[in-house]
Amino acid sequence: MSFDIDVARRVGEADVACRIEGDGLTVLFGPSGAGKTSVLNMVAGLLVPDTGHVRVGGETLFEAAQGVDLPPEARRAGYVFQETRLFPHLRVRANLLYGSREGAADVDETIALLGLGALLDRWPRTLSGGEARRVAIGRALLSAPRFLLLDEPLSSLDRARREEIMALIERLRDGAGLPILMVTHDREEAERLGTRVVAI
Ligand SMILES: Nc1ncnc2c1ncn2[C@@H]1O[C@H](COP(=O)(O)OP(=O)(O)OP(=O)(O)O)[C@@H](O)[C@H]1O
Repeated sequence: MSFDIDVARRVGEADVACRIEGDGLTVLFGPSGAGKTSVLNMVAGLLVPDTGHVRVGGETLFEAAQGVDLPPEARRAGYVFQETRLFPHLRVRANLLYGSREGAADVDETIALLGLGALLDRWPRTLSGGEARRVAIGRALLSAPRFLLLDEPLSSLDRARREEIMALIERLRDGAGLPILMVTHDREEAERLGTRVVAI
């Protein structure tokens, strides 16, 4: 499965444009305000591009010229937002299972992979930043996504947690066969994790 993305849109005062082709993990790398989150939102179906197309695994999710614009739920992105956006009124277990689908990764395996076993009965407000990220990644994986969008999944984590989540992303990149689009502005992360790096 691979991405074939070519999108452009004016966002406020900025002209945001991006082309991505290929499988594995694509890093979107660039300074604050360059439009990285806007690109993820265009791929997810949360922001409509002015021009271009979004194809994943040969399927067209958006095509300006043909008027194709699948809604976000039909695109099936596993989107891990920068601020995680866990549901505050649901415990970790219910957050993980929210939107879970037939054909997704196995629930128990995902909980083990992400080290979430001890957190299942906790409320999101009691989680550390790294724990909340892991729950958000688990929730995305359990929705049987067609592709993953990761918005700065390593920011504001301490060294040990960062290392842990980097290793997890490497496992997903090498094992799951899902195309991944990940935003960072850290060069070391980009070089270590990216199958390719797209500057924006
Ligand atoms: N709703 C909006 N109205 C006006 N301008 C906006 C809006 N949303 C974003 N922008 C502007 O569009 C540009 C791209 O924003 P975006 O959040 O995509 O950048 P980014 O590269 O993800 O930044 P960061 O690394 O700081 O998260 C920025 O200049 C931002 O100020």
